[in-house]
Amino acid sequence: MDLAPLTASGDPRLTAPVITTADGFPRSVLRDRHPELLAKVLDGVPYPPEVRLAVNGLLQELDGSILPLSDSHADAAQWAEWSAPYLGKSWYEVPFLWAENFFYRKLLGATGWFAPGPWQSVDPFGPQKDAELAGAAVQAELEALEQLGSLPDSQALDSLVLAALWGNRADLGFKIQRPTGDDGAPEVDNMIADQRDALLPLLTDASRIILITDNVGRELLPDLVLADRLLVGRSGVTAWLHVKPSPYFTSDAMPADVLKTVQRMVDGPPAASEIGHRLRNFLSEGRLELVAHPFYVAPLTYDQAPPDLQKHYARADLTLLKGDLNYRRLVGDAAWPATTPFGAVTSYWPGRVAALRTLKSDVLVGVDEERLAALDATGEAWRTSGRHAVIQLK
Ligand SMILES: O=P(O)(O)OC[C@@]1(O)O[C@H](CO)[C@@H](O)[C@@H]1O
Repeated sequence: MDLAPLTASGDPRLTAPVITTADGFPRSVLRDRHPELLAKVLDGVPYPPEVRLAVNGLLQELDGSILPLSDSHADAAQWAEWSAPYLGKSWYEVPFLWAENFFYRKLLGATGWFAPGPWQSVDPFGPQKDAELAGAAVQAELEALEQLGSLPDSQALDSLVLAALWGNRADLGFKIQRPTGDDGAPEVDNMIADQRDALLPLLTDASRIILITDNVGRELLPDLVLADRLLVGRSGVTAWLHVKPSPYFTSDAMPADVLKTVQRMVDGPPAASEIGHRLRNFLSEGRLELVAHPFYVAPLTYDQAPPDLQKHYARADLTLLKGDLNYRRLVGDAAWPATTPFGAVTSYWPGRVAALRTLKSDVLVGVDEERLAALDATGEAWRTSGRHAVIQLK
């Protein structure tokens, strides 16, 4: 396939082939996960016949060739430009990152998310997100916060970083394929790169911190508790919580999800409630700011971030970047040899950045050769199982 190599590092000498939907894990996402996801959407929201028809049209399109957007929302012209090289091709011969993004954008168009009318701004993934937030797993995490107060500061911060990391394991899209997925205790042994020793002091010293969030529920909750920990008692610190401006990859957090989660904390057990009240105050005081930039739902990698975001990242002491998709966008959705240094492919980042990610796709850098050989020798699908994780810092 004739695809230009991707340069994620800003260094034209450092390139790797773009990952496409032609085979392997990406193909299975399109073939298995996306149809299931569409069925869940139609199951969860009682959309009217015309919306159901449009969503089923998208399902059928997945077996044929890629069609242009059929709506004329403000981003349509930009999407026409991004899509031009791929229209008319099969969904199974295009870059994975672009295909997933276009799929989600098309789904939003089909459900009436953009168009003035009764279904505008109705989150197609809302019922799944709400069920997660109301569920037993989130309740157990809220209760576990009672123990946080008894930990020494450094240990509490370490635990929260690990909770934020492993919270990434359970995104709803992932669970669609692994409904019985065991989401047990953090498995530190399964960390294949762990730069916490360097990260924790940075977190303690930083006064401008960006947290680029990923999923709601069991992931956003520890993210918010971590944000509270960084702000509480430290009046000089400001944190920015970057979220998606529209529904994305099933369970990604938007501003409304942050507010719902904070409210769930306020209404929860005493320690959670105290943190929830504090977060409300941090939001009202402007010490915790929400950012929902359109770049976060674009089919682009971080080296293509617009100047306003680049400036924002540059001014931060540290950016924490959560999850698998953000990792793919950070290092480039490309088949790097996994031993490629993390610093080399992220050298374009205008500041310090740390990735907290459980592995749910093939992309990986920064692993030493021995560890790689041992993992490959297991014969398991360790890159996509969600059972392994990295904390990497540039
Ligand atoms: O970013 P997240 O929530 O950690 O993961 C997103 C994800 O589930 O979606 C993609 C497949 O649809 C994969 O990259 C990844 O496994």
